[in-house]
Amino acid sequence: MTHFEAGLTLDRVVLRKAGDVLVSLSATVAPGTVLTLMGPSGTGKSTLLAFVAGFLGAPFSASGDVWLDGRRLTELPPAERKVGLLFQDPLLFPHLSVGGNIRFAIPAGIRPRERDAAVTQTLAAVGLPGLERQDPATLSGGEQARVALARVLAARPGALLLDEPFSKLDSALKRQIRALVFDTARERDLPVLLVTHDPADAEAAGGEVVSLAD
Ligand SMILES: Nc1ncnc2c1ncn2[C@@H]1O[C@H](COP(=O)(O)OP(=O)(O)OP(=O)(O)O)[C@@H](O)[C@H]1O
Repeated sequence: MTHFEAGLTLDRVVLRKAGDVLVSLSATVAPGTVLTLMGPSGTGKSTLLAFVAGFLGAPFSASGDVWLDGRRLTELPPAERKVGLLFQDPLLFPHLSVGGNIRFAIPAGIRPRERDAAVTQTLAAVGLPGLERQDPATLSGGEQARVALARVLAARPGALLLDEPFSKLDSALKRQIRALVFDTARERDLPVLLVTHDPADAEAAGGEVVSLAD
């Protein structure tokens, strides 16, 4: 079967751990919308994101397909899938400046001047204009979360995979960063898979919620 439609499609995806079925799911995430994955700890939410990103290894096995904007991702290596990942921790490279962190993610084949422009534009898009030379260690948690988002966007992803990216932020900050991420996804027509334990995240996401069961 082929999926020519825009967005992210999980087509009869079955994930097994040591032979036992962990996740069984078909779903479509339209561009600019969020599919929220909830459910108890250990039900395979992070494993599903790893499958979509192409990082799934032993003891897991998978069947089914992932499609993004009509491209079958299932057999592609992670770097060719064009999916952006955000985790609980911003995971910035400490030995690189803020600009260096973002520059690192820009795809190969782009000229230096365009790279500089992309870094400047991406920092502005996440509300941190002019911070190119800053050391990431001097940034607040909220600023680090923004740089992490900028780094993901600089790679020009076709979809976002979010693994509890707001869970370590205090409540005011959480609302801010969450709105920034969802607004950005909507503006750029990116389908989003969100893993969370917080019903407020699901509500803010505004899309479909799938609960993975024990
Ligand atoms: N590398 C691994 N090797 C073996 N088992 C693993 C590995 N990673 C995860 N697991 C197991 O696979 C199952 C699914 O884990 P997963 O992290 O996907 O769950 P989750 O729903 O994301 O949980 P949580 O909500 O706690 O993050 C769990 O039983 C977990 O212990």
